[in-house]
Amino acid sequence: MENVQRLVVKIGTSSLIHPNGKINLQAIDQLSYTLTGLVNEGKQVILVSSGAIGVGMGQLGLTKRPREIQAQQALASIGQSELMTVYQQRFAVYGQKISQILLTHDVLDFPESREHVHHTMEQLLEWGVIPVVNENDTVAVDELDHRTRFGDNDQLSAIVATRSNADLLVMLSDIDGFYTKNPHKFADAKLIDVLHEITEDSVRRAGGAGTELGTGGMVTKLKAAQSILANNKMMVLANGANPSIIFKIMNNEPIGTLFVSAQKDEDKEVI
Ligand SMILES: Nc1ncnc2c1ncn2[C@@H]1O[C@H](COP(=O)(O)OP(=O)(O)O)[C@@H](O)[C@H]1O
Ligand SMILES: N[C@@H](CCC(=O)OP(=O)(O)O)C(=O)O
Repeated sequence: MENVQRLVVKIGTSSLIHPNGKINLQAIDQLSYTLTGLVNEGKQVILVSSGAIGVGMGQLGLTKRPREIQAQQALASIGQSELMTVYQQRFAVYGQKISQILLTHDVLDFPESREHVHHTMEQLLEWGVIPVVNENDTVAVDELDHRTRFGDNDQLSAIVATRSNADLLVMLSDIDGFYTKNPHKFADAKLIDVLHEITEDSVRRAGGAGTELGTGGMVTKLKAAQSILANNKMMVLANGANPSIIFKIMNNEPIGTLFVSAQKDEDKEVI
């Protein structure tokens, strides 16, 4: 981890919102403190944050995610600006500048707009700013040819990490890592500490989302890990209840599940 210079941190809705629908200010505060600490150490950090729909639901006092697309998109529109206000306030306490980047699939498919995103991102990182990335939920819809949706932020974070050539993706969720089976259903599930490849067996062990607010569950996290491994980068899946856990990860403490190619792992042992 000492060689990690650029990292992407993804935080899921379940780590940002309490089960009662209120924003988890402690998690956001710790995240701001931790990511600012990493920037102050000279690292470049990109945050991929979910939570727009969840925060929007909290603002309107809804406890069940509506099924209608237009309601979800309107909630994201309410929640995204509130979420950014909270991030802005919390990061400002630590003197850290942040920015907002909202993406859709077609923006990254189209070479010219992809270039613009790339240059903007590089400029922000060079200035020591933390870009806060989310899907542009209000315009993102499922289409066949003209793709606009990423589907979920697990995959968005993997795309951002590979496109920005980040060394590490830290994925913060409401669970300690990837288990042999869903620990919310099976008491004998065991934490897997290192995984070198995503096999059919791993996919069989992954289940869906754990809460009303979570979307992809473990399946989309494994898909993200698969594209990270294909690009010979690393991913750590860890519990976001206390985001300062990232300091421990950067300190090489055995936290969560590390996804790393067998080759990279061997190199580490030689060093
Ligand atoms: N094999 C597994 N190991 C760990 N968690 C699993 C597994 N299979 C399914 N899950 C579920 O995936 C959930 C995490 O995904 P999700 O609810 O989408 O969170 P997030 O909002 O952080 O993206 C866990 O809380 C758990 O219920
Ligand atoms: N763009 C959506 C996030 C969708 C999503 O992937 O959520 P999660 O499974 O909590 O990471 C939002 O901000 O609500």
